[in-house]
This record gives sequence, C-alpha cells and structure tokens, in this order.
Amino acid sequence: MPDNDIEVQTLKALVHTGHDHVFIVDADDGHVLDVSPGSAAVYGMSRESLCATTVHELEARGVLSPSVSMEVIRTGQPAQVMQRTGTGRQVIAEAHPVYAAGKLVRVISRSMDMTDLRLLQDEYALLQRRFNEHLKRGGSPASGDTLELESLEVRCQVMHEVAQLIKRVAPTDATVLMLGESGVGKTAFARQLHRWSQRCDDAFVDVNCAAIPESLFESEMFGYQPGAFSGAARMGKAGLLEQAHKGTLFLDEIGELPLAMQSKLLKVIQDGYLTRLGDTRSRRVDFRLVVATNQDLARCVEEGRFRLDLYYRLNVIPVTLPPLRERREDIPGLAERQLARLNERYGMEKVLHPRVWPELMGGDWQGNVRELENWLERAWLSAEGGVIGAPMEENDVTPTRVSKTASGESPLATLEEGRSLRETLEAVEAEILGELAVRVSSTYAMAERLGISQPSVVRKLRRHGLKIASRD
Ligand SMILES: Nc1ncnc2c1ncn2[C@@H]1O[C@H](COP(=O)(O)OP(=O)(O)OP(=O)(O)O)[C@@H](O)[C@H]1O
Repeated sequence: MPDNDIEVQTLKALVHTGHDHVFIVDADDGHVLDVSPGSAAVYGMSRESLCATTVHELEARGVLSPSVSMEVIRTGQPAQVMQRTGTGRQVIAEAHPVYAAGKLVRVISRSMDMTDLRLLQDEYALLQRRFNEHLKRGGSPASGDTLELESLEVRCQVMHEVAQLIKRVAPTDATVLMLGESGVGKTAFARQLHRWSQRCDDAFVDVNCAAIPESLFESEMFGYQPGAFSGAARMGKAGLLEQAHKGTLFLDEIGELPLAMQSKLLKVIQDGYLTRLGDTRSRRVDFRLVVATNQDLARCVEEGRFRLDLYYRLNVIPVTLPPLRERREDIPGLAERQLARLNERYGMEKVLHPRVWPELMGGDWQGNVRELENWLERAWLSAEGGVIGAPMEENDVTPTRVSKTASGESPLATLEEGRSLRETLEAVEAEILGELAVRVSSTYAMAERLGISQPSVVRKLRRHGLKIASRD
C-alpha cells in the first residue's frame, strides 16, 4: 500500500475509534468532512447528516453553539469554547488549525462532554474534601503543636486551620492552589509554606503572571540562549522556572496566564524538562509549584480562558483564605503588628487612640490585610503627635465606611432608580479609575494610591476598558 494510503487509513482509524467527538472541517467553506461515531449522540444527528452540512449551518440551527471551528477559521489560531448542543448537553470543544503551504486548509475539533465530567468533578471535590479533613485531623504538626508562624498573625479558628493545613502539606511536593480575594495573604502564606518545606534553603521565586507583558512571557519564564532574539542578553538568561530549580515557584494571578503559556507550563509540569528560547537541548527542572488566584478558575475553564487539564494539575490542594471582614478577630493582632513595624521603620513610638478601634473593627476592608496596613500607615503619617487618630479625610483613599460623598450629598443619591448596588459600585469604581488613569504614570502608582495590588489594578482597568495615559 502506498505511504499516503497508509496515512489516510491511520487517520481514519484514529477518528473512527476514538472516544471523544472529533470533527474534521474544510477551512474554505466550513464543510464537515468527517466526524467520529460518538458525535452523533452528543449533537443529535447521524454521522451522515453531520457530514452533509457546514459548521455555519450547524450553528445557525442550534445543533451546536458557538462553533469552535468557525472561531479557528476566523482567527487562524487554536481555540477552546464551552458549547451547548441541540440535545441540551454542555461540552468543552477545542479546535486546531491545519496549514498547508501557509494556507489554512482544515480545522480539527475535539469536544468533551461536560455532563460526565461534572460527575467526575463532584467525585473529585468529595475526595478532596475528605483528604483535607484527613490532613486537618491527622494529629499534631511535625514540629509540635505550635505553628511557629514567624511573621504571620493568625488568631481566628479558620485561619489557624488554614495554617495547619499548609504546615502539613509543606513537606510534600504537592501543588497548592491559594484562593482568596486580593490582599488576604495568599503570597504571605505561600512564603510560609516554602519556609516550612524541605526546599526552604533554596529559592522562592515569586512570579506575578498579570505583571508580565504577553510578548515577554516566554523569554521571562523559559529563558533564552545567546542571540535568541534581537535585544537578548549576550550570555543568554535562565528563565524564572529555571531559577526556581530545587526551590518553590509561586505563580500569582495564575488566571492571567496566556493560553499558549498554559500549554507550555503544563508540559514542563508533566515532563520535568524545559527548553530555553533558541536552544535545542532541554534542561531538567525540579520545583514545587504553588499558585494563587482571586478568580474562579472553574469559570475560566468554562469560558475557554483556562485549560481544563492544567486546572486539574493545579487544583491538587486548594487552600481558601477568607476575606478579613469574615475574620475580624484577626484585626487587632494585624493592626498591632503593623503599628510595631511602623514605629520601628519611622523611629518613633506612636499609639492608637481608642476611638480608632471601632473604625478598624467595623471596616469592610475590601482590600483586606493590604488595605488595613495601608490605612494604618496613612494614619501613622498623618498623626502629628504620638497618638494616632483616623487618617485625614482627603488622604483616605479607600473610605469603606464614609457616610457622605466628597460633594456632601448622601451616597444614596448616586444609587439611580433601577440600578443595583453592584452596578452602582462598578460605575463609581470606573469613574475613580478613569480619573486616576490620567493623573498617575503607572499601574504601580495607581495600586499605591488605591491601596490594592498592581495585578488588581491591571484587571480592573481591563474590565472597564481603561488604560493609563502614559505607559509603565
Ligand atoms: N496573617 C497575616 N499576618 C501578617 N501579615 C499579613 C497576613 N496576611 C497578609 N499579611 C500582609 O498583608 C499584605 C498583603 O498580603 P499578600 O500580598 O500575601 O496578599 P495576596 O492575597 O497575595 O494579594 P494579591 O492577590 O493582591 O497578590 C502583605 O503585606 C502581607 O505581609
């Protein structure tokens, strides 16, 4: 049999025997050229009928929506979408372009039925809960009952349990996923995990995925060889993954990792090897992975912004840090610790006036511990004597409990008829960001001014479609 025929038969066998649902589509006119047998049940049409139509028609008739192949035909890039089928099923569909002589000729799409996956997910969540409970119950921590938290303040029961869980998993190499709002302490606890781990004498490499421009991601993460691109350092450079060798790699804001980087990261996690840009040889890397996000990663997967397989790789030990307003018992300890730090930093002993406490204990602290620390620093700096009151009104950039707006009118006046509280707050946030965007020179300066993290600023600006007038 000629080689070409063998290849055609091999491909046919692959399509016709696989368990997932494969479509081969002509990129010129969207014609369905072939489908795997399992597709019939999911899309509610026989194989013959599917092959007698185009993806445009299938989308128009609601057999599938949206069409992932049409997305690839539009962009020429691989795509992943959450699809609804005419039979009421939810599937994750991913599609890849096939080029010949530089021209897009075919699209291969593959979909996975989430209905079954949901069952697996529930089962997985149950196992995970049991495992976490087992870890929490499993006797005293390795070095006695004391947590030896060093720089961390932990008073409330739930944070105590979080710290214990972290201490128990620290000596293992399990991947930990830190979840929680911005400023709750995800980075601080990731550092503590590293200190408790057997890798504590090696590097803790802290990478903020939201802060690296997409064009620099690959060279920053994977490093490069001399001459890999114009502007590359003469000696080449080890990337962040390599710098974490033997230590801990902390990927903050993992939800912001571009899709192409997600595939590359997954490969490194699976193989334990990476290749620098412009290099031909692969290098072994051995790091413990800790990641953090304040996004709902499962939702990101459903929206096609995060790879499902990577999500499972990362979601091994999820650790949720509750917002500060849900653990107010921690506020006094955190405030005292920050006050001691400020007194030392500025070389003067100041104390908090008793009237400040109700303010501290009652605040919403949307920016969590970071906002509390910033609030205290402003209060410290604006206090003229040795007694600290509240920060001066005009400096109070995150007034979570003001009763009047700057113009003197009641905040209720900004709540327009028919608008929900959430929509109103969003609109106010957009206005504040819009005004600041023309006044500050960078997202870092804006983060400083708002008392939130720079990644949060990047995300909020993106959400409101805003940009800083002069670039970072
Ligand atoms: N339990 C704690 N004890 C002492 N300091 C804390 C504690 N939790 C958080 N902090 C401090 O609060 C600040 C914000 O914490 P951190 O940067 O870890 O938050 P994060 O959740 O990683 O925020 P982001 O999502 O914006 O990166 C840091 O200065 C950190 O040291």
